[in-house]
Amino acid sequence: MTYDILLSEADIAARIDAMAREMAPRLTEDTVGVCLLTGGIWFAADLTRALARHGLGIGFDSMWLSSYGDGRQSGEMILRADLQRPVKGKQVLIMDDVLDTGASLKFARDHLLRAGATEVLTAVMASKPVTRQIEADYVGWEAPKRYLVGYGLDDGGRLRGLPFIGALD
Ligand SMILES: O=P(O)(O)OC[C@H]1O[C@H](OP(=O)(O)OP(=O)(O)O)[C@H](O)[C@@H]1O
Ligand SMILES: Nc1nc2[nH]cnc2c(=O)[nH]1
Repeated sequence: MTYDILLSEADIAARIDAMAREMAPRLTEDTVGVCLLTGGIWFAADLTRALARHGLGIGFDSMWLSSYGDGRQSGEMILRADLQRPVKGKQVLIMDDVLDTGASLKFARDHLLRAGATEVLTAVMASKPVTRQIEADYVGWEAPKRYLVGYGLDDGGRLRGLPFIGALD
């Protein structure tokens, strides 16, 4: 398998620290971070630890969403697992690896607002240059329009554990 390395491990760490510093004043200890599984795990783990280094211990929950399956095109959105705890009356921070068509982020945001969240903020590690209905409040990296792998991003379930972000095409 060959891929180009686009964003190194050190660059990812620096960008996440900058995001945490920027968003920390807007969050409180009552904020619930919501990781979009599966790809968001790596980013959510690093972002919540960066926030903790900036003095903020936010809550943590997850939603398991899937729309790409093993392909490279967005398809039917499946909510495989919902939140563990209610978010009614809470400020929520969605954390995901990539913003592409925006279908996943929009689905998650609408779902959380319906569940009674008072405010839904959104943070993604990578954002691709695509016209869409939703943008993220916090973006770690403006990515090219290529098929990304690593740091949570998979190719048919593989390559998520690469510590950097690469591109296959
Ligand atoms: O902006 P979009 O076009 O919706 O693409 C972004 C979503 O695509 C991936 O999820 P996927 O459905 O592949 O599930 P995964 O998290 O298991 O990889 C990724 O983790 C994002 O959640
Ligand atoms: N692995 C991977 N999943 C995605 N989901 C939406 N865009 C991408 C991408 O570029 N790579």
